[in-house]
Amino acid sequence: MKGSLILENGRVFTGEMLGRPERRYGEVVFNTGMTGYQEILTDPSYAGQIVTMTYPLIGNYGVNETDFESRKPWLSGFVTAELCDRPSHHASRETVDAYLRRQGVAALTGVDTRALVRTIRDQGAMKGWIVPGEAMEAEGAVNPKTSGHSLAFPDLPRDWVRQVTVPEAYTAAPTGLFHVVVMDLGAKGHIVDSLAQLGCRVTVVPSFYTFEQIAALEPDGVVLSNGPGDPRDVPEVAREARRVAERWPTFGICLGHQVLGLAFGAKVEKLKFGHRGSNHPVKDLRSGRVWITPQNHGYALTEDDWPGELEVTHRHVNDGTVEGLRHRGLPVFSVQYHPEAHPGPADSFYLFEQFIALMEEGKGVHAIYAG
Ligand SMILES: NC(=O)CC[C@H](N)C(=O)O
Repeated sequence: MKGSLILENGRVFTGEMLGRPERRYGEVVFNTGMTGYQEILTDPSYAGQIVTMTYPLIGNYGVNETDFESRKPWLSGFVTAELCDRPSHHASRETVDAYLRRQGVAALTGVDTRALVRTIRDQGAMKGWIVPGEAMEAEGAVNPKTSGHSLAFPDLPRDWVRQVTVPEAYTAAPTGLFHVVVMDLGAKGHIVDSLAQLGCRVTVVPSFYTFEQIAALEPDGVVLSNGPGDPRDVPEVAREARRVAERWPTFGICLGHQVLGLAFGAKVEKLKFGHRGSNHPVKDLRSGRVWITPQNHGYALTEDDWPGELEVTHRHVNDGTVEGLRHRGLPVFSVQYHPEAHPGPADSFYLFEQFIALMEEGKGVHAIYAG
């Protein structure tokens, strides 16, 4: 069956409809990773988005039981040039197509993804529909008569974090030297796994938890996780995050980094087409070292009116945007990229160790941790 992606600017890309053959709506973004599609499919940060893969061959190692970042996909659609229907890997359990069909995600394959990505790069991320059937390209705008689809392009919901967070707190790792509370704004499973691997006891709490509820858990440190949407849509999280950061060692990742910045008075902007891929170069401004990092974000903190309490510690090498910060007086730091490295290189795993060192100082013990 044919299917089409209809962009807000009127451009139409036709391909073969796979996954769940139903209409889906979302912000159309692209990811440049060559591998890691299973993590991308299940990373809650992509909630409500239609993700296009720039690497042409996707799905060749199938879907396995270990690469999931959460219990289900949260994205609305998945677009590829070629989606492999005969995966070859000992751990593969099913094809991407079968997985997406089962999970209700619309997919398009056989799409000219280079032309699609050029459109997004030139004109910026925009909204789009995946629809079953062949749509005709209209000039300048989507014309319901010629396309056969009467489509509106409404604003996307602003409560994504509330939709993806856990309904109640749970113990993710029962024993360990340090007790870390992860505020789940849409957390990837590998963040929790990384903390557990380094010997932390981990409790995951919902995004709407207050400072008092977190204090009752007596943490040694708090992680503010990644997550979907615009960080300005969760002011209540920023409010609690500030109180948390003033009390315990705090580590922010991606959305958690943006929220932490907002909490201390920094401003946020939407990037033209975001950073999504497995090899974004980031410079550590103190050491001068460049790390290759996995990224997935559409917003970034800006340096306009940058608060004096915070220091910019990392910058993106390609466009100079803020990629990391630390608080000048508190054991608090954050990065815009993904130290848990799924998918992507493990260059930045040391940041988890840095966080543990801060908790060690906070506890006043010289702890020995595993890993
Ligand atoms: N991965 C993330 O946490 C993404 C943060 C935010 N939703 C953004 O797009 O910028």
